[in-house]
Amino acid sequence: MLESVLDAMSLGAIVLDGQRRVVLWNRWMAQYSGIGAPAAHGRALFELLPELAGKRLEGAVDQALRDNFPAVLSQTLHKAPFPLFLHAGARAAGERMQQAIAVTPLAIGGQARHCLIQVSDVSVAVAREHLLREQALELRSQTFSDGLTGIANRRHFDVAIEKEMRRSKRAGTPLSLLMIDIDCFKAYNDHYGHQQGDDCLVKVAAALAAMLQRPLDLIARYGGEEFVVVLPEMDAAGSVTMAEAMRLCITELAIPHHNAGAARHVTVSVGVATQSPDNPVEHPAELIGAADRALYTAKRDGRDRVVMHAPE
Ligand SMILES: Nc1nc2c(ncn2[C@@H]2O[C@H](COP(=O)(O)OP(=O)(O)OP(=O)(O)O)[C@@H](O)[C@H]2O)c(=O)[nH]1
Repeated sequence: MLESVLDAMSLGAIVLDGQRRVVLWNRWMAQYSGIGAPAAHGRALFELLPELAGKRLEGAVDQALRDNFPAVLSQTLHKAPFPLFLHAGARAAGERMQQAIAVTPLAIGGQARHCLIQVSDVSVAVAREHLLREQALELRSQTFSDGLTGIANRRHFDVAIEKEMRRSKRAGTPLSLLMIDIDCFKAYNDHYGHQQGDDCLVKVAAALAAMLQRPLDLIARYGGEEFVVVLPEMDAAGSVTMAEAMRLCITELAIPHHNAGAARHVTVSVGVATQSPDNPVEHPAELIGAADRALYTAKRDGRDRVVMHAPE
């Protein structure tokens, strides 16, 4: 009955005697290793499977037989010690079953200590864990990116600006902020439709994002047709040059816009504010407010232009 139970188990069971010879090799082991019980019985395990010699499993077996210590092999360090394959295709491709292994000393009356090696298939659990990790990464990236344009979203910006302002204060370096707003976008939507409005937002976002060169520069969608750019270590003069280049880049996209006033294509207005090391601001809201006021001035003065915030 015991043998039937061992053969019915969906788990590998190997028993070794004091000489490390196989005295039990259940059906599960035969099925996935391709080595039948008759071929295994009586053989020293580390001769039967020489690739296991000198590895962690051999140490665990010796520890069990000699010192009476059980061991569990870490799944992350020892993913697939035994050459076990779930099916012929996996064997041909060399894809081993992922294994969890436990080695337990066995006291057998009147004989040298034996040990039991239990092998379980954790392939499904490992695959599920891998999938969950990928999904978590995907969710994390969705949490911080804008669904339409794929650039960073407002939440991402809020975190980044806090961090960059602190960093710039610590390092005594400047930090600039650009607020960029598409001109007459309501009229664009009204004339071309919301779908084409969305396409326009995607194109403008991609063009602006492509202009950023340094790893810490960040562009985010701040609101509907408004974008914000964080430029660490960039002073006022540099940020105005950058803002001007971005404005020009959108003009050069030449996206037709027949209701945009004088221009016959999509344009943007840009407000710029800089935190300089000798005049740091207390809170991100102050820098954002300054860039926003400059943007308002740019709109008021006729749009399609860059305005630098003038300190009061
Ligand atoms: N297609 C589309 N339109 C949007 C989206 N978000 C905001 N908008 C539109 O953007 C327009 C913004 O209009 P306003 O704030 O009046 O500004 P404006 O027409 O651009 O005028 P100025 O900024 O003064 O040049 C509104 O009509 C919004 O419906 C979006 O995700 N997709």
